Amino acid sequence: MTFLAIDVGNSRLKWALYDAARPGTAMLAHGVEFLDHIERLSEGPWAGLPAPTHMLGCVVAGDAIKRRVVEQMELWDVPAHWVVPSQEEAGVVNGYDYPTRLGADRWVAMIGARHRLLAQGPARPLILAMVGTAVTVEALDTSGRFLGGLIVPGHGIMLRALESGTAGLHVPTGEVRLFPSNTSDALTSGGTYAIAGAVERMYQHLLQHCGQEPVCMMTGGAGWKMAPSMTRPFELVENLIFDGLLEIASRRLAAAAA
Ligand SMILES: Nc1ncnc2c1ncn2[C@@H]1O[C@H](COP(=O)(O)OP(=O)(O)OP(=O)(O)O)[C@@H](O)[C@H]1O
Ligand SMILES: CC(C)(CO)[C@@H](O)C(=O)NCCC(=O)O
Ligand SMILES: [K+]
Repeated sequence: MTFLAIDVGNSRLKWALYDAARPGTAMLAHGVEFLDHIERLSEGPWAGLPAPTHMLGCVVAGDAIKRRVVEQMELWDVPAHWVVPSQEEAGVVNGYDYPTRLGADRWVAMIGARHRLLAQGPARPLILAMVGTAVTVEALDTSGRFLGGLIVPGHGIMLRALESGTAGLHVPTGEVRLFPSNTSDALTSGGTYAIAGAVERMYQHLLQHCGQEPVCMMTGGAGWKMAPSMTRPFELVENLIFDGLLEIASRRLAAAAA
């Protein structure tokens, strides 16, 4: 069998083809497209792929985007399935007031992170920072219950907001500095430390709540840029959304076969 995982984010679609719907399995191919370029997939990067036998996706954009992805998948004879956050899945319990209103990307990444944590040793509280177009900071207790999370504007959104909302600020890229002494560095450092500070607050909340040091993981395309500026060590994981999709798909297939 072959398994196609798709993560349709706020700005870009990321996909990966695996040789099975099983965590830890080999990735055969992967790619990324800006949402404006979804129509290129079937005649471009997907054209030469072995046909996937199963697919599971995660989408934060609306139904129109989802339809455009499904259209590209007509290349193969594989049904499209999309994760909808629920009350419980794969051992993670959803503490959101309205579980289905939680972003599917957040839910799937948490499931990936929780299983990564369990594979490493005994259960611990978990902080998951996902750094992309927007930044989310999730808190899970030792039992795998999602207590709640923060949504913070991403670095790019923050800087664009400053550029459009002030009279005279323009935002060339600067460096992250402890004491920024020019506008570019002040803006870049301000955005970076705003994110790092939000993550640190959630760490403190979870430490207080659980009385035990949380494990810290970070994922998302811009994670590597944030990691050096964090107040404590974070494990940087390439793509927890794919890991989560593999985990969910393998369990659903096993349940269907039983
Ligand atoms: N120096 C930086 N520090 C932190 N974040 C940054 C930095 N530079 C860019 N970014 C953020 O990284 C984002 C790109 O990350 P990523 O590739 O994960 O986004 P994306 O794939 O477009 O997101 P999504 O999954 O929501 O579509 C930009 O939108 C910007 O907010
Ligand atoms: C917060 C984002 C934008 C992060 O990608 C996404 O997960 C989303 O649109 N979420 C829905 C709202 C929520 O999670 O509460
Ligand atoms: K994202």
